[in-house]
Amino acid sequence: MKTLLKYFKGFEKETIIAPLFKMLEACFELFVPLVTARIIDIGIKSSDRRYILHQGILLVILGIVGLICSLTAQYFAAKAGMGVGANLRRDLYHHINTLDYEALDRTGTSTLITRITGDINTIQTGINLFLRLFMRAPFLVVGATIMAFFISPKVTMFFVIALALIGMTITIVMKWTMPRYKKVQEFLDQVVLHTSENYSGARVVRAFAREEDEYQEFAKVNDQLFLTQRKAGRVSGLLNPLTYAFANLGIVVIMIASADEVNIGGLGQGEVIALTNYMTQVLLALLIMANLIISVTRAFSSAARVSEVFALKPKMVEGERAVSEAVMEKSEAAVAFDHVSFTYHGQAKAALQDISFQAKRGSTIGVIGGTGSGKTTLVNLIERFYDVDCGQVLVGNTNVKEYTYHSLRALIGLVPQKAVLFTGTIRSNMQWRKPGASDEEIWAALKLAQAKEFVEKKTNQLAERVQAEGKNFSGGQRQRLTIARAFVGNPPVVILDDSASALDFATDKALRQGIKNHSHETTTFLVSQRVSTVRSADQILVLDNGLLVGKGTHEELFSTCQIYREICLSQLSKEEALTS
Ligand SMILES: Nc1ncnc2c1ncn2[C@@H]1O[C@H](COP(=O)(O)OP(=O)(O)OP(=O)(O)O)[C@@H](O)[C@H]1O
Repeated sequence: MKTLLKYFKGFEKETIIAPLFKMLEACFELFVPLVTARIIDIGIKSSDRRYILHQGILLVILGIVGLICSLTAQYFAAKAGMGVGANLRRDLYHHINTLDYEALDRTGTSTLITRITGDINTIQTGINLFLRLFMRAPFLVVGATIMAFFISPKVTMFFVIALALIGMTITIVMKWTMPRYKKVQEFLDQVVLHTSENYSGARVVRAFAREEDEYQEFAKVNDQLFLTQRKAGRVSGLLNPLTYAFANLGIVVIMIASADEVNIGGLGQGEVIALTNYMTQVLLALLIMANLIISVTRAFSSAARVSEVFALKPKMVEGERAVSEAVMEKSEAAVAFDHVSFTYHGQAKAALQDISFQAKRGSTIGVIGGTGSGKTTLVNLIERFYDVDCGQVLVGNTNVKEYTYHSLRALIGLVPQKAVLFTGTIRSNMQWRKPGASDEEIWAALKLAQAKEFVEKKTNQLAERVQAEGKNFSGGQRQRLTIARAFVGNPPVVILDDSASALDFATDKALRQGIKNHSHETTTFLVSQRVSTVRSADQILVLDNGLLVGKGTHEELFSTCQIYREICLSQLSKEEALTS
């Protein structure tokens, strides 16, 4: 939590000015009942119109100055709240980007989104309210009591009793409702999680006709939220009537107690009105304080949730060496695995066990295996998305741990399983690997990825807009664009992780031919469950349950590796498998 305090740096002025001006406003407010009393006791009593006018003007001035103070406080409090919120959001976003995959896997994307949006908004509102009210409300309570004391110490006694009763009511109600409001926050999290999961997977939900089930699930969480909210709301709904009842009772007692004083001339009628006004001021201040405490508590729990994310530290330590393409040119093996084993966090079983192979520079490596056999995990280790538990992954003859992330990943063009594009244009998406890549380079990559033809048909060609997640392109088009993106700038290593699954057979074949002809310097990993995709690779790695059960060419493996043979025969006839 302490780490969040540093975000007030740069807003010291606002943090002081906002409460100060709110206090000034409260000071002016405290004089109002006193002036009103004087108008009644002096002006009206002696029918002194001039006096009434003067005091009336004083009231207006008090009101205007109070308003100016209030607006100033509002401005500075909002500035501090928004400023702290913006800086916090920026740093949290940056911090999340530095986290390794393991930390991201553990936390979950939805939670991270809620924390960077909802939680920071709550903190922002909390700061704004706190700066405006944390001094004003107690100041008004104490100030109004002192003012009342000056008018009549005897009547102030009843005033204090009513105050204690109101304070007690607020404390009891808050003690009961606060934990419920915390629960409300938790259920709200679940509603957000459910909604975001459901909407991001809307097409799948519809395709599987799961609308009703998803609706039921949502309704369940939503009902829990509603019931908890209602429970808390019912009790907190008592807050206002109960406190007003005590305040009004106090006013009645003050009136009765003051009556005798007025009769014997110890107290003016206006002073009695001033006392009741102070009572109302105190009541409002206490109610505001109760709301403030609720908002600040919420802000604290949000701050704790944000701090939790800041506390997540990447386990991986970034290396310092800058790997360059020259390093690759010198080494015979572009990528090598040396007895690599890896287990995902919290998993009992290793995803990869004792994997060793060498990918020669300029060669094509096919990676094949059933679902969950470890293919994606293997290529993720080349990019160092995770650190291996045993052994080492070498790129350009050097352990990937020694390189800076940026220089390592700049050498690799990755086409992930899920074709992800970003809002912008085709050109801006194509320039992700190589900022400022020329149109010529982009068209060459599009041609290789079999995407040139359909991009040429677009009205704006490279300037064609890409909507969020590339929704205005078909699945196959998106895949081809992500393949092209990986080839822009000719990286020495390209990884295609099952990224041609949405392509028809002819396009897939043309793509493989294009990759083969592309560059003799590019080492390409083709991850697939399709034999047709990997069969012409220079070396095929066969994975089964995290084990490397075969490596060699298609022909070698077909005759020596039982699992590869089974995969081939499940997709091709024996003749097809034997003829290239
Ligand atoms: N982020 C993760 N956290 C925990 N376990 C994981 C994670 N990703 C994958 N696994 C597990 O690791 C194993 C290998 O998964 P991987 O994604 O590498 O398989 P794959 O061969 O690429 O499968 P597919 O062809 O279906 O994509 C699987 O058992 C999977 O459940």
